[in-house]
Amino acid sequence: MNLNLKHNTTLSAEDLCIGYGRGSREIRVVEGLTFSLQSSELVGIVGVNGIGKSTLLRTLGGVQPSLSGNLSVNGEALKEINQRKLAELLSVVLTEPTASGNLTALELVSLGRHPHTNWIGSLTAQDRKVVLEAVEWMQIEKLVQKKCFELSDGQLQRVFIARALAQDTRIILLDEPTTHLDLYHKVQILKLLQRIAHEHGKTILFTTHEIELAIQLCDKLLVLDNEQNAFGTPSELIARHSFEKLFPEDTLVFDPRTASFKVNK
Ligand SMILES: Nc1ncnc2c1ncn2[C@@H]1O[C@H](COP(=O)(O)OP(=O)(O)OP(=O)(O)O)[C@@H](O)[C@H]1O
Repeated sequence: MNLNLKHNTTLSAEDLCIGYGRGSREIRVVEGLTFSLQSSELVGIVGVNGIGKSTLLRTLGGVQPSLSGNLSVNGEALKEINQRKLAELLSVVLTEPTASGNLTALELVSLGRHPHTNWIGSLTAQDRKVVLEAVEWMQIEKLVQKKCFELSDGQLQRVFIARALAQDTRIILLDEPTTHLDLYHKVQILKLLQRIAHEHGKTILFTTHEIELAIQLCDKLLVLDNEQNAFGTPSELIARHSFEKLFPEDTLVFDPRTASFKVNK
């Protein structure tokens, strides 16, 4: 079956191998990944440090090439899509933001409109409306006139997410969007991403170490472990014992009844 024929499949990977280098210097980080994402889904990628979450996100976003396998966006092979068109389909927020210190938060969010603006890059009334909506969604109204270098890591993270929302793409990829946030703001952002996915028909995929929150809030999860690399709804994955082997059980034990990890004392 060609998964891409499903009208609401936005992003799909088939027998995907991700990694670095070429030829004898090739480093295969994860192999044999097959999954497809639909619109209106919030999907988390979890797994231990160094397993390949960021590598996968960058590969799906076209930031680095895959080693083999097929990747498609809206039914079209990713490698056939030019950068400008890709920016209309998909936005990516990475962990190491590019230099943006001297811009105000509002200017940075406005850059999200870049793929949609004319050749001079001027914003229309509609562009400004979308930018202000993104600012409201991320509740950064009080920050918009501040320079990015004046913002805390957590505030800056919200500004970068707002930029991705302003880009207004069907697919949004976020690398560890909750890293610098306190527990309240982590939950707040994830609930907001869930609402945006559900109410605006977007596919939102993010990497995270917040496995318990992801189990509670995501529609689906990809559990990278370099064995099963299981993909499914949180309850399917709990039933398949996909979380049990993530960490050594002499340290952390997953309790399927509460969907949480307990320290093995
Ligand atoms: N530019 C690179 N060249 C070669 N190998 C790399 C490169 N970047 C990352 N790697 C390797 O790829 C593997 C996966 O790294 P990646 O950053 O994707 O993991 P991660 O799951 O996101 O980790 P973390 O949870 O620590 O952020 C690691 O072994 C890492 O050392």
